[in-house]
Amino acid sequence: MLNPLLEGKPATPLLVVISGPSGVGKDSVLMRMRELGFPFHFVVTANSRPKRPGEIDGFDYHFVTTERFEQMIREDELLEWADVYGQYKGIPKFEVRQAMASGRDVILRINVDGAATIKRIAPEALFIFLAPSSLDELRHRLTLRRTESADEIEQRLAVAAHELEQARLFDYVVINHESRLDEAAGQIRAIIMAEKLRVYPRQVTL
Ligand SMILES: Nc1nc2c(ncn2[C@@H]2O[C@H](COP(=O)(O)OP(=O)(O)O)[C@@H](O)[C@H]2O)c(=O)[nH]1
Ligand SMILES: Nc1ncnc2c1ncn2[C@@H]1O[C@H](COP(=O)(O)OP(=O)(O)O)[C@@H](O)[C@H]1O
Repeated sequence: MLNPLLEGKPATPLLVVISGPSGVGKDSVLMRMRELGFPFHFVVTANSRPKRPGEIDGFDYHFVTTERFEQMIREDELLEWADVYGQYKGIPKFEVRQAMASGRDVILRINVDGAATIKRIAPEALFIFLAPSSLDELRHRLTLRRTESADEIEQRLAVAAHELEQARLFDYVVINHESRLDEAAGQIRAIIMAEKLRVYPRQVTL
């Protein structure tokens, strides 16, 4: 389909998947994009872990019990789900439908396995891989975040090495350099803008 811009209509909204290793800065970059006023609809995913101080239910995640999450799996309420470091994470179907109906670009923030699943379900989505400038920097970031033990950090770094190899499945790579969050946010915005200007834009059907 030709770009609706050619007929004076608004561009088709995109389904954007932002992924990358744990601790690379996905949440931080998305928060910065919100602060800078970039228009997008963030898909709030469901999570079975307890809420951390400062997190808001329905904004950062839908915090649910393990029992409720397992019910969501049984009742086919999730587009995709994964056991991520011992906690369930998943995308409620109603969230995505609501987001697609909003007319804004829809952003999904998920782990690398989840991105591979979405690639099978919606190959026309836009896949952006957020990467650290090095594994040492990733270690530093996970350490500063203080939400995991030393053992858990080492486990995440081992997984991250494999996840970096999965970058080849993505359309774009953005490096989240130390103290250069605005640059990463700006690059993601630039990618989204360029994609919306394609003569033949991506069209996702879910
Ligand atoms: N597959 C999948 N991954 C998700 C979903 N929601 C969040 N994630 C990812 O799960 C990973 C969890 O890593 P962690 O650092 O523990 O995230 P946190 O729980 O947000 O602190 C992150 O990479 C998230 O992007 C989801 O619905 N599905
Ligand atoms: N560009 C950056 N420079 C320095 N620290 C960063 C940067 N991006 C994120 N961080 C920090 O790294 C830690 C992990 O970021 P977070 O957004 O929680 O990662 P993710 O959502 O990918 O797991 C946080 O403490 C965050 O403040």
